[in-house]
Amino acid sequence: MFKLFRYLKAYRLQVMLAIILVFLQTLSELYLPTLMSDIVDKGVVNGDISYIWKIGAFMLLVAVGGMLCSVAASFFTAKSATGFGRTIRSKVFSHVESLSQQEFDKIGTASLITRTTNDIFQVQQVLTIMLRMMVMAPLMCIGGMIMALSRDAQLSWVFVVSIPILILVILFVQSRAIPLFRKMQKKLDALNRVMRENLTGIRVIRAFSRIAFEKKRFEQANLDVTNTAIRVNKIMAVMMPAMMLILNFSMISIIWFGGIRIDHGDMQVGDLMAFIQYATQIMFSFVMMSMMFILIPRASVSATRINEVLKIEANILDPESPETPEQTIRGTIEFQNVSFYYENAEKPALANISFKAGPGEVTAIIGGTGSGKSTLLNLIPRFFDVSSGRILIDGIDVRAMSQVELRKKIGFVPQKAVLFTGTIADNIRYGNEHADHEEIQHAAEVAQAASFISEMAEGYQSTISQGGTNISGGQKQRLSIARALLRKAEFYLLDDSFSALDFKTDAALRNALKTEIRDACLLIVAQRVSTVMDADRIIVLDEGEIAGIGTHHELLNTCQVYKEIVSSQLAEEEIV
Ligand SMILES: Nc1ncnc2c1ncn2[C@@H]1O[C@H](COP(=O)(O)OP(=O)(O)OP(=O)(O)O)[C@@H](O)[C@H]1O
Repeated sequence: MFKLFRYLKAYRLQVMLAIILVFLQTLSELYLPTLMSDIVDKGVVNGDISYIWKIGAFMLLVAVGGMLCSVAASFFTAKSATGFGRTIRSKVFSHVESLSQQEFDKIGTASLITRTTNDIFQVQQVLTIMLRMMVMAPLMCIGGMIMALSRDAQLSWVFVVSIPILILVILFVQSRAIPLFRKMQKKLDALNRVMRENLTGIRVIRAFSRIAFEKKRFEQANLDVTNTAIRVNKIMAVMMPAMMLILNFSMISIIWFGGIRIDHGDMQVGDLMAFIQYATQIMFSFVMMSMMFILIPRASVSATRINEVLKIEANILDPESPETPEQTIRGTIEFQNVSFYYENAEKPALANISFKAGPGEVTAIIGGTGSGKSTLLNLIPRFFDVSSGRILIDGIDVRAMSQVELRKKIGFVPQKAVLFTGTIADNIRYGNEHADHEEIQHAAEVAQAASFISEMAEGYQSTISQGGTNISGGQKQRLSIARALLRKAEFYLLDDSFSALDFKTDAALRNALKTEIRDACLLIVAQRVSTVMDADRIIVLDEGEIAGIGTHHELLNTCQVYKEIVSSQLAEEEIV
């Protein structure tokens, strides 16, 4: 957990102020019983009213001062702890943003969400408590002991018995509770996972009438969290009464033996009253320390989980001195013997892929499901890095360019259209934040989206709901194409982006694209032969390897895999 405290640096001043204020508050609390004892022994016993008024007023002053320190300390601890939480959340968020898909998958989305929210909140909460107790508990314990000893050394043997018992109780509770805290965070991860899957897959769940099953799955995860929380709380619930019992027994012993000592004239009443208060403070300081001993390991479970995320090193990095392609070469891409393995995969997803494409050319990639089409496209913007071979963009290895520069050249349309909450115009503008309304409209027209947008009540200002659930799959695809077009990129990578379009729209879109992006290099992944037939070059993938490259006609004569795909989709008379 202490590793995370480096993020507290920015709040140094607030932390220092909080510590000083808690220190002053504790001193005031330690001083009050002495003043009270003086009032009793010197004022009440001697009947000195003016002394009682004087010390009483002073006590009030000390108490008010302590209270003000406490309020101000709360303010500064809250300020630094919430700021600390905010800083870590941003750090984790921006770190996760820099990770590649493979690193992202190591932890999983659900766990990443728990770590960024709940775990950080746990650490933040403990910091709030720690900033107060870290100073108050030891100071109160040591100060209280000194003060108690100064009042009556002989009565202090009560502590020799009660404190070791207290420590044993704390150790017992700690040994039981900490493993459960660890379990608790894991169970929360599981609950989040079920929740996420249910929310994103709600339509599938309904379509397959799996609501009862999913309910049961959620109930199970929910019950798991509840049961663990109950077990933790049961243990924690034992702690307080056990401590109070020890405290009360100590008080009885102090009053009992103190009474005997007063009876023998070895101690004054005021001293006994002060002693009782110091004993209470000492015991409470142990309660505070025990809370810290429980909360710190609990937070350190969360801190470890946060550090695990921060520790993952992004393996897709910018080179130290990035190269920029010459302005004269634009829109050329070359795969040189590229192979790629997913982590822990035995077989390569792509093997020995070589091809070249230039500006103004349309390269289509076709193949069965799982043949590596999406993987091939994903290697270009460096969502993954090649395992061997090279990908050259305008003559430069993609790994030698800065990621921002590389991605600026690319208009990417993912297989699963992703839209963000906001208006249609906002979503298209995502491709180029400086685009004006005319450009947005033009991109939508080319992407064959303009007609359905104009039919919507508020046109370009219509709101897209979270995840784009209020428009159809084909409409989503067209909007994501419009978004990519707005980039005016050198390369357009369209991953199965026509799959949800009807044949007429598909053809119209391809025609419009041809004229719109005349100088760009277009790579289209498609399942339909009709989509790829007109391409300058068709790459046929089969189990990660190139089964054939050529035009439609060339491949019909040379590539068996292509012929099979074609004959499965087109009628005899269409195959020309
Ligand atoms: N993140 C991943 N981790 C491990 N293996 C993966 C991952 N993504 C894809 N694969 C595997 O790599 C191979 C190629 O996948 P890819 O998604 O590139 O195929 P595809 O041709 O685009 O398929 P589809 O047409 O169904 O989209 C498949 O065998 C797939 O199981």
